[in-house]
Amino acid sequence: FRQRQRLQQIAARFGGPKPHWLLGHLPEFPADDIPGIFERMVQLHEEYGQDLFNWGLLNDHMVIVSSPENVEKVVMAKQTQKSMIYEFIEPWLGRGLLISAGEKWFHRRKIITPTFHFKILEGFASVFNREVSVLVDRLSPYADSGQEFDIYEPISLYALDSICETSMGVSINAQHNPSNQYVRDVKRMSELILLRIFHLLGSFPRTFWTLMPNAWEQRKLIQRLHDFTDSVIHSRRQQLLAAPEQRKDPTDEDSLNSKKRHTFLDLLLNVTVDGRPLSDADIREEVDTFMFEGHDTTTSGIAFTFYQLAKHPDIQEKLYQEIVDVLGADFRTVPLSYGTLQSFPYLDMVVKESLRLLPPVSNIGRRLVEDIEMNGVTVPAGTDISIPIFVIHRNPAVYPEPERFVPERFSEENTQRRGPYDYMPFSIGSRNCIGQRYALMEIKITVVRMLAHYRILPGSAMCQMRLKTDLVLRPDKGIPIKLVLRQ
Ligand code: HEM
Repeated sequence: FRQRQRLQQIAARFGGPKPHWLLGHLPEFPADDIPGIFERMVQLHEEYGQDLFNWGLLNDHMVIVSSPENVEKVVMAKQTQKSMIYEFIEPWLGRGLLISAGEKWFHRRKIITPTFHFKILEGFASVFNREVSVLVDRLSPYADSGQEFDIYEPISLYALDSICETSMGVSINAQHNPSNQYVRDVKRMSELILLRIFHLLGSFPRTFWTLMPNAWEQRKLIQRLHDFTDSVIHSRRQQLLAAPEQRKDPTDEDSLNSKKRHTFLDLLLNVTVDGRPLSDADIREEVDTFMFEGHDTTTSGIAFTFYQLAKHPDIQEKLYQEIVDVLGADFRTVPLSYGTLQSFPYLDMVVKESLRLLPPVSNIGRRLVEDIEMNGVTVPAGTDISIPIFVIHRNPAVYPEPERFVPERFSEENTQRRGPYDYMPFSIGSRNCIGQRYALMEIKITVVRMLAHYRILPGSAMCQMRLKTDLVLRPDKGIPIKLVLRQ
């Protein structure tokens, strides 16, 4: 009762509907409609303002902030921890970079940051060029037949092939072999995590892991996923032992200047911390984190950009013209590089606007490590905070007519008018996305290559697309489009 009173004093400074005494705001959300839960959450901000207090069962609660002053306080806090929802992916990813905190996170981030040196990314461009050609070929029957199809699925196989190759140096051929066990397991894990988030017992780990069939299935999948990563790590370790000349730090000057492509795994295998190499378990949690963070996010980023281009044929044509103008006569085949992509200002604006309206990571969560003052009241350490990036990006005071797709919002002049916390698809501060440049390169190469070959048209149900989100924002029932071969 006393805790309830204290919480009520905090809640009074935030927006939100009147809670049920026992169930809090749970009755606000439709129980059997996952996209409906996301839609209601967004609507609550329209009705009750930027910062909300969300009650769960009894005293369970969460503070949701989207006002720039409070977002800044949370993302710039000196010490940070992730909120409860991240625990749902921990059995798979371990305490890798996404979830870890404190000293461990700091050391790992320092080791891993050089892997995203632009010269290393340049080496990855050849993987994207090759894999996107496979994608373009695989989609040609749809252009020939004019048949409508869901673009999300083929993009996700393409993104999986790309991340496996760039992070582990392994080709799993998901595009040619979608029934590959690893591919099926990664996809099923994402589904099971989503189901757990919306299950009433999901937040009670002991009950969940003992009683729920979802948990029994997860255990099996996680074992297989770990076995796969372990076997890749083991065989690459053996290769490096057998060929010591390859055991060079991929981020030193010589390696960066050599033509050889380095994977993220090579870096982790060669690094030492206090003179000791990382263990296989340490490496596995980082590789698995990259597999998770590096394919679902980019899949949504690419697929949502196609969705916008299908809806806006004039913008699509303008972008096509830029592609032809910049790349010249060989625009369909010339290899794209990190460097080339810097010459596409309109593409840059289109991608940024797409990440504004449909940010692949639509929410991030933190657990406060220290008390923070917000809206004139102290929010105590231990409170879970959610930052709805999706809502921040639709603030009408910053983005007039926020629902409209207007790439020019990201001209240099317009960008300068906005504050740092008005646009954050990759988050901000020390825990921002380490893969940001990788992601943008992959999205841009895919868009350029696809548009060079095809005109993208909306499928019949495309405009009714609804969204759902676990840790990644996705279309509830795919993105139906049609393709027309460009002559
Ligand atoms: C469009 C694609 C992507 C988007 C929108 C995105 C967005 C984000 C966001 C918002 C965060 C902060 C998460 C949080 O605070 O909990 C994050 C973190 C992270 N992202 Fe990405 N991401 C993308 C692609 C990638 C890729 C391709 C990789 C790896 C190759 C990657 C690796 C990571 C990692 C490891 C973290 C944790 C960083 C840390 O805490 O130090 N992301 N990402």
